[in-house]
Amino acid sequence: MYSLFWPVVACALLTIGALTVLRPLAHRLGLLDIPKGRKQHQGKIPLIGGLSVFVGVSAGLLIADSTAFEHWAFISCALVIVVLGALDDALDLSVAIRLVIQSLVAIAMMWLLDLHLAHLGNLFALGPIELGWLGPPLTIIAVIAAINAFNMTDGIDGLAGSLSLLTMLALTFFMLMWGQQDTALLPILMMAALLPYLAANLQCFGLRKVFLGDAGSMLIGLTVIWLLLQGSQSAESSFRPVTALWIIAIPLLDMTVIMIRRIRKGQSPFQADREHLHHISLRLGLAPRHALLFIIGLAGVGVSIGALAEYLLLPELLVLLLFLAVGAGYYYLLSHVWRIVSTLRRRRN
Ligand SMILES: CC(=O)N[C@H]1[C@@H](OP(=O)(O)OP(=O)(O)OC/C=C(\C)CC/C=C(\C)CC/C=C(\C)CC/C=C(\C)CC/C=C(\C)CC/C=C(/C)CC/C=C(/C)CC/C=C(\C)CC/C=C(\C)CC/C=C(\C)CCC=C(C)C)O[C@H](CO)[C@@H](O)[C@@H]1O
Ligand SMILES: O=c1ccn([C@@H]2O[C@H](COP(=O)(O)O)[C@@H](O)[C@H]2O)c(=O)[nH]1
Ligand SMILES: [Mg+2]
Repeated sequence: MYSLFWPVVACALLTIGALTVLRPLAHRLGLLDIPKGRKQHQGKIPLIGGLSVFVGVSAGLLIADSTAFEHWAFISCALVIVVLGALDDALDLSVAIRLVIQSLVAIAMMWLLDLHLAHLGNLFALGPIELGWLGPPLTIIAVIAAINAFNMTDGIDGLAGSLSLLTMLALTFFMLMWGQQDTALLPILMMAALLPYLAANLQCFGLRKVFLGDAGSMLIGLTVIWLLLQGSQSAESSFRPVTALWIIAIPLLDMTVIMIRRIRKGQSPFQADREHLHHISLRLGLAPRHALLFIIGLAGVGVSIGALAEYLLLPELLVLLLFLAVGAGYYYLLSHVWRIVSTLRRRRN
């Protein structure tokens, strides 16, 4: 196992350093988030959180082992995503360009490390369901889905940072418990970088606010799917593929359900709006910090169900059906939320 002390310390310190150095450069780089339309924050906020996390994590990986091909492969793919996200933050790129580059990164990931969705696990207790030639296209879809699911959570202070912190904590736990100690380095470094970012994002200790930007939320999504594939698809896997769904339950459900709802309303599924779980929580009257705690609480329940199902080795089909049932319930609740709220209010009066 890698020695963790210096990589983690360097990662945290370099993230703090990058947050400090990049803040005054944000204006010149065009990386300021200016409130308008659906962007309802106060003031011009530097979009430098993601770049800083990237600097810290890359340094941590190289300090741990600069000869590891796997580390260079991750840094290269992450660099492409971070540059794409930063260009999008500064220039608003088209959806097509973003999807093409994200697909190319998925292909690079498969080509460099053979990291892909090869099987869905032992869903029918007849042995692993091998995907064969379907694996690579499904991997591209999973990479695009994870990147965009985490991007979509980045709509209120602290949410994308805390959800990814929880996901990284869960992945570290699974990997340390079930035999992938070396693989756990990446989620541990992500946590070391995300903590200083979150402190700034939530303005703790008098720090000034920064956002992740699409560079950061897309970097998180890429790292998550990278680790889900390493954790569930390699020879010494730490968890079963179906558990991956629970580890990212809230971002995955939010994205899937919002896309279904947009299509049913006759809109493009890729049309940005303020109908995500965090927006609805605010409109229900929760203060931003309460909405944050509420959603993190839900995500914590999801991760705990995944961990318990893994620990008890519940049948994979049952765990998948439970996830789909929760997804259907969530879809129903969100589609009827205002009717439910007004009925409850009428009954109370
Ligand atoms: C557009 C938008 O919303 N914008 C936001 C955002 O604004 P921002 O400005 O930042 O961004 P932009 O607007 O500029 O937009 C950026 C994005 C784009 C334009 C591109 C959009 C792209 C997408 C939305 C992605 C498209 C998604 C797909 C193509 C595919 C969908 C795929 C899945 C859902 C599955 C993915 C799975 C994984 C990721 C995990 C896989 C990994 C494993 C190891 C597990 C595999 C093992 C298994 C056993 C799984 C097997 C599974 C099955 C076969 C069973 C089926 C299960 C599933 C498919 C899982 C999903 C099921 C459910 C969830 C259940 C649901 C059930 C019911 C409903 C009944 O942010 C702003 C701020 O917030 C915001 O305002 C703005 O709107
Ligand atoms: O920490 C955060 C992150 C985001 N927001 C708000 O969400 C939008 C999201 O921007 P996108 O360009 O759609 O990614 C951002 O402009 C902020 O208004 C936030 O308040 N806090
Ligand atoms: Mg975004």
